Amino acid sequence: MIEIRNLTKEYETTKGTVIGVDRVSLKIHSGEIFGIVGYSGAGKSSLLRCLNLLERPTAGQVLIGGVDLTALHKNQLRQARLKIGMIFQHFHLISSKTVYDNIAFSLKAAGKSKQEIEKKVIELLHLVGLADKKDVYPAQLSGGQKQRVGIARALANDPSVLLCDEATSALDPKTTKSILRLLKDINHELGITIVLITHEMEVVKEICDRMAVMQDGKIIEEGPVYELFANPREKLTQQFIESVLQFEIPKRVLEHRKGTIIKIQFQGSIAEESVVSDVFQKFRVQGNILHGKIEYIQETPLGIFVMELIGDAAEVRQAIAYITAKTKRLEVMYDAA
Ligand SMILES: Nc1ncnc2c1ncn2[C@@H]1O[C@H](COP(=O)(O)OP(=O)(O)OP(=O)(O)O)[C@@H](O)[C@H]1O
Repeated sequence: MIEIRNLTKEYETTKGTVIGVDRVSLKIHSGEIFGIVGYSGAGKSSLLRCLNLLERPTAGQVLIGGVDLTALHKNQLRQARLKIGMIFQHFHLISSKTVYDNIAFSLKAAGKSKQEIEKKVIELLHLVGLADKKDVYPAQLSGGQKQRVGIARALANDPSVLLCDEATSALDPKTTKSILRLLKDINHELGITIVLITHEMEVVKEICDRMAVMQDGKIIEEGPVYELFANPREKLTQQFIESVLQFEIPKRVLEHRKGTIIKIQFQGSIAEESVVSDVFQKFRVQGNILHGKIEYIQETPLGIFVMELIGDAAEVRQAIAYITAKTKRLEVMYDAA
């Protein structure tokens, strides 16, 4: 487990002290994929870089597997860092070294023998799907392939933790998906705890188990990803969620409606049930679907529908009561009655 205790990171600048991280406490469980989201300047990089002491916290502690990194001496810290891999937005590969040598680099630094290094590098190249690229230079690789090398390099010393600093932000959507898939597979197969920072909610939705939202150096909300998507408390979390679940119904469409307009949220298995079609059988109402979307978050559905219900006022009320009872999430956007 990673435990962050009351961590603060301040930067001294010519214009005074800037607070990057403000008294953050957080527990990240072993084997989970934990996402930290926030806008630019929220403090995500500062916090992530404090996890392997790339930045030394001004105050507070970072415990990994019960060991307080902030209390370690130089040599002990170097050893501990071998067990914390890191990947970066712009890959940070050594351009003058081949793919093989980029991955071998940290193994050499860890004092491994030539045979051990070769065995490990070949194994890692297979893991990240680059077995045929071992002798090429980074400039000859696509962004996605470079990040695969970055991942292989980060895994070279069998870390228990992998830190990902906006690892897919420089990649196109298709490549992003394949890198996220790879990270998820690595998490499953090797049991590595992954902590990632991102400003993209899609990334969190795709692979994270739990997440935290950062603003002004503080964690303002945290929890299981599905929970935060389904019931965001904070305004900023709602904004991030909307970036995934967003929809807009043109004003013109709404203006010409005769019926009552409702917004329904289906959570979990209820999204797979026939609540909407039941309504048309049970009550004398007609309905038009104005918007419908189901997102799968960690394979659990979260659906949002906007519907117009047309019919006798009493029937519409009963239909609304029925859907409310079933879904517990219904908002009347426009009441025709
Ligand atoms: N080396 C530094 N010196 C001075 N101020 C810094 C330094 N690094 C970060 N900061 C400040 O700390 C705050 C948090 O920055 P940080 O880079 O951690 O945020 P972020 O959420 O990762 O944003 P981004 O995604 O843009 O990198 C900002 O106000 C930033 O200006």
